[in-house]
Amino acid sequence: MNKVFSDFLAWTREHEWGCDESYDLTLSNGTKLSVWDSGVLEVSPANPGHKDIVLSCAVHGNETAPIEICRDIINDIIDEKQTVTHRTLFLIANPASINKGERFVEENMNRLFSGEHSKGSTQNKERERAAKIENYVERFYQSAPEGSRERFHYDLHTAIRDSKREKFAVYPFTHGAPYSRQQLQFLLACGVDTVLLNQAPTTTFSYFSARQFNAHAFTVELGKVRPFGENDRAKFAAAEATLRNLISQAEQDFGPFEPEQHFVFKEAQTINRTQPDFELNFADDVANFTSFNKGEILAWDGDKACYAQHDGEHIIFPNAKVALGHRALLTVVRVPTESLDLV
Ligand SMILES: O=C(O)CCC(=O)N[C@@H](CCC(=O)O)C(=O)O
Ligand SMILES: [Zn+2]
Repeated sequence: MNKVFSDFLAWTREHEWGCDESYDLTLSNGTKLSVWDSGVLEVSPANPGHKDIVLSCAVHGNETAPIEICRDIINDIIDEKQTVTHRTLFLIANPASINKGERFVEENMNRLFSGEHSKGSTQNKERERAAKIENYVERFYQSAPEGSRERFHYDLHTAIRDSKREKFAVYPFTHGAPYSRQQLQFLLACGVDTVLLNQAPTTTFSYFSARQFNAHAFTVELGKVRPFGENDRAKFAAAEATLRNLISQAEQDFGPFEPEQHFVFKEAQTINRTQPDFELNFADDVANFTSFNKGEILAWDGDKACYAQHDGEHIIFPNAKVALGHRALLTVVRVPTESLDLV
């Protein structure tokens, strides 16, 4: 078998910024596999179900657990051990950053979506790749069969720091649209009991799919960043099984919705680094979801103090080393699940 299909991840890593050739393979049950570029694999059943699903990993190259999960699902599809009922697009977003073993090569890809890749005079490979990825997602959703369909995108990540809540998802800003009860249940089945509600547009991949294509789209943080082979896959088993069920089962049944099982937080502040001398006012080993009280200093942006504005304000994704203008800290406050506008 061609290496494209015998080891899709290895072949992708050998073509780290893309490949102009396309490759096809038809499985014995008629499911068609089409490779559009390195890291870009469309799986199209002969009689597809009503869901169009995007599963992405390696937007950050050192977040290896999601890459291992996608690799294993893809290999099982090719070996005909994993059935696929719904059209699914796998995206290994930034193979060059996998090869480097780092979050990114030149620029954080997850700040380049919704056209951000083409703003200003900067050009680099990550910008080119983000633009191509946007096109692949558009092509995938737009080439779906006619009829009533549902779109999904789970952008799989792991976090730099320890977290007091191990698995959590970012729910992109909905512009006032209600939140999906079924999606909270899907995430819970993945072991993700915690959801952060963004309150404004972002330039992330998941916001792009949600906004442009009305997909149920999430950034899903499944654990902590570790090198290949050092992930405890048992901790990811529920997520992997639920993703496998998503692509293979006509419908997933999550039972009754139980609000108390979901821990929902709303964005309180996004603190950007605007000054070269940006400092966090807590130690490097302080975990995600550590809580601060109103008036406590969270960070120094130059000589401007950034304060917690609420009691019980939890810190997420603190990173003083981000590029100027980028988010250095997100803060969230708990909201009752019952207070959400759910559909
Ligand atoms: O642990 C960290 O500091 C970063 C983990 C990560 O890559 N998170 C995503 C979240 C994207 C979102 O807000 O939807 C990111 O920062 O890109
Ligand atoms: Zn990430």
